[in-house]
Amino acid sequence: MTQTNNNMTVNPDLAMERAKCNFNVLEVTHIFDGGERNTLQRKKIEDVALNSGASKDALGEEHMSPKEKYENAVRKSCIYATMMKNELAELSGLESFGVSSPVIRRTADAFFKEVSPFLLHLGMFVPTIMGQCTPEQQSYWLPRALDMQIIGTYAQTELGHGTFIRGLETTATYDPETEEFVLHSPTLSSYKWWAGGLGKTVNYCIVVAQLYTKGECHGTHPFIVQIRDEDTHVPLPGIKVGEIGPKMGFNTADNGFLGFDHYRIPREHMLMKNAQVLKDGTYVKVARHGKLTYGTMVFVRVVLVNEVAFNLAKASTIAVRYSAIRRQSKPKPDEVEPQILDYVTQQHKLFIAIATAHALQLCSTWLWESFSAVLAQMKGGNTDTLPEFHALSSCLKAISTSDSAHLIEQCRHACGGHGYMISSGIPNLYNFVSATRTYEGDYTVLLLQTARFLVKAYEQAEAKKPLTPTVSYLAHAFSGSRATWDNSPDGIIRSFQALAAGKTAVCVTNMRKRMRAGLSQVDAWEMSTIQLVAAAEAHCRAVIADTYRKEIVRLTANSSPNVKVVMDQLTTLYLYYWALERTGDLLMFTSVSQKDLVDLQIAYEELLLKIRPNAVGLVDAFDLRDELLHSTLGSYDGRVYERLMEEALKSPMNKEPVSDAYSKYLRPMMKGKL
Ligand SMILES: CC(C)(COP(=O)(O)OP(=O)(O)OC[C@H]1O[C@@H](n2cnc3c(N)ncnc32)[C@H](O)[C@@H]1OP(=O)(O)O)[C@@H](O)C(=O)NCCC(=O)NCCSC(=O)CCCC(=O)O
Ligand SMILES: Cc1cc2nc3c(=O)[nH]c(=O)nc-3n(C[C@H](O)[C@H](O)[C@H](O)COP(=O)(O)OP(=O)(O)OC[C@H]3O[C@@H](n4cnc5c(N)ncnc54)[C@H](O)[C@@H]3O)c2cc1C
Repeated sequence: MTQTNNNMTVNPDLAMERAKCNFNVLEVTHIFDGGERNTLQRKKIEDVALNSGASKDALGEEHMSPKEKYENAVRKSCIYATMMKNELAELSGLESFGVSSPVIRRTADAFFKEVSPFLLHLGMFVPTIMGQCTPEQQSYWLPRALDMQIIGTYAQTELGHGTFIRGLETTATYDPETEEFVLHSPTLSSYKWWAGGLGKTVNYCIVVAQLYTKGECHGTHPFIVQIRDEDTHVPLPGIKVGEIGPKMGFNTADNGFLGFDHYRIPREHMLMKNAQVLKDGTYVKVARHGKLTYGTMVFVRVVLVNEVAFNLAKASTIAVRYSAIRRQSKPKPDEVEPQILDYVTQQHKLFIAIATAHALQLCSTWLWESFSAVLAQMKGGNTDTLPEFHALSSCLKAISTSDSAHLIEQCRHACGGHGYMISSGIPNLYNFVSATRTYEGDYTVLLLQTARFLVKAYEQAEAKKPLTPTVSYLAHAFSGSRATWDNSPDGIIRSFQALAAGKTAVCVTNMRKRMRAGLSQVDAWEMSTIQLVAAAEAHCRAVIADTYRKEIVRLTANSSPNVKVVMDQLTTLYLYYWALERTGDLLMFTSVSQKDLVDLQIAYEELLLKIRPNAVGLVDAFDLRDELLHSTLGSYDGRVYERLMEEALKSPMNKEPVSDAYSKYLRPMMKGKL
């Protein structure tokens, strides 16, 4: 594995772990990256972006004031953006993932311990221009945006509404006299709130507003809006903009608020790919599907699955390496204290994090390919596959972000007290990933979107109508008997599908019962939402398990024998783990017996021991350079205690032998003079 410093001294426990690893680490890196070519390309990009040292801070970011932190983040965003335009553009193969190339995102993480104030520019502003503009609009805006002549964000959420987009209050009223839209914020709750980079950084944004023309409201539509002068950066008249204040994370992202006072923009600034307002104010719907204006959100949900997989890989790298060097307790009095990685409970906390990072990474690539296929069909005017894809991307976004946040927190627990240090890197990872569970569609809300689709699919299965691929298992839901338990990987996946089908059936039955008892359809649905969320979650777990398994079998077809074995162990671990997490459900919906579950628990524990010797090799295979990890606990060389002390000594509190607080408060209080 290439490291920046080839002459480093490695902690002996880590060196021993690496000597013990019995598979070819680089082969697994290739699997995680989606092929050797991608690994080589990624490494080239990382070398160019990181070897110059431009990503480093003179003073640790955590010791800066909020203003200094922000300015430092802008400084580095500008360096990174310039690198992207020059050295990285050709290397990055942007066409493979649109503008949000995961390699570019991954490398950018070396520059930012939190997030870049430009995150929304490439993450949502540019994708909206690409997805919602007519070709003429695109040819005007896209080059300026890609060249960073203008910087933008995506301002949809308001103080009063985030989830319920149809409830947004900002208005865009067309004035045919001047051929302009008048943007207005009629209430406090209509103020835009949250958009990243809006507070101080951007000069343009996508604004989602209720469109009025000829006295009629046509629902929410996107507009491109200049909010600051392109030269002085001063907010334009009619614009009230600012930063929303400190948050749990994202503190370098200058999330902002924005209000409009009858602010005028040219008619052409409505993004008109899916709907148009003609000069005389006539509204023309172009798109065949009513929800295409939600396209940027769908795109970001797809991207997020990849992003959280990457962040989980980081947390598990930190926690596994640390667990290999940390020794604690003495279960056998005559032996040295064991590495904490030898405790089976520790393996239980950590190996599922490694397996989940793999599962989500492979699912994200598969999801991206499905998305590309849906986009290609839509180009030809066919939107038939969109509902299934919306259901799929919604649940995968919800479950991947939620599982990753939970497992990153579990990695923190696995690092004991030191995991609580900002310098461990884990708190920042957690703060970032826990936000992804909320933004771009809250967890519960998105699972309920998937549940809508599941219930419809169930009704189709009941009527013996054809089903789309991801829900085809529902056809077996009407056999009348419980699914047969079998502890092979395929058997477990079938059981997960049986859980999803069984839970959906319970929801449908309960809703029908409630409606027969007099509840309206809306109320019957509402009363069933706890179970509907559970059904959508079960569906998503079945999809992840199935995809992970199939992809690993495919990707290891030509791998060396030991790589095949270790990859198979990880997928099996994933399946056992989730089966054991759902024993109650399995007892309800499959033929599993108490003995089967006791046996499964034993098989799981034995699997942990088999994976144990390869644990460090597995996280090394994520190939995360130290610059990306930002961690005292997780560096490749394992100099944990030295780094913790070095970081502690950087604290400004240690600059003076006696704090000013002594003479100001402590001394007077102790001398009774306060
Ligand atoms: C919850 C919904 C989906 C509800 O939308 P709605 O118009 O009220 O629809 P409904 O009545 O529930 O359903 C009607 C129908 O519309 C369908 N639908 C809904 N969304 C889509 C879609 N994207 N593609 C395709 N179809 C979609 C639904 O499945 C329904 O279909 P059906 O009637 O069942 O056949 C929507 O409002 C929504 O997406 N809310 C989440 C808001 C969100 O994601 N905001 C993101 C803001 S930007 C951000 O957070 C940036 C983060 C920073 C960063 O990325 O770094
Ligand atoms: C760090 C961060 C960055 C963000 N960046 C941006 C940005 O750049 N641009 C932008 O436009 N927005 C942004 N957002 C806003 C984000 O998209 C919203 O916060 C998110 O969509 C959730 O909406 P909400 O805040 O209205 O939550 P709410 O909908 O108010 O959720 C509160 C609770 O109500 C529940 N709930 C709501 N509706 C239902 C329902 N129908 N059924 C059951 N339960 C329900 C939810 O599950 C949740 O438990 C950002 C948010 C964060 C945290």
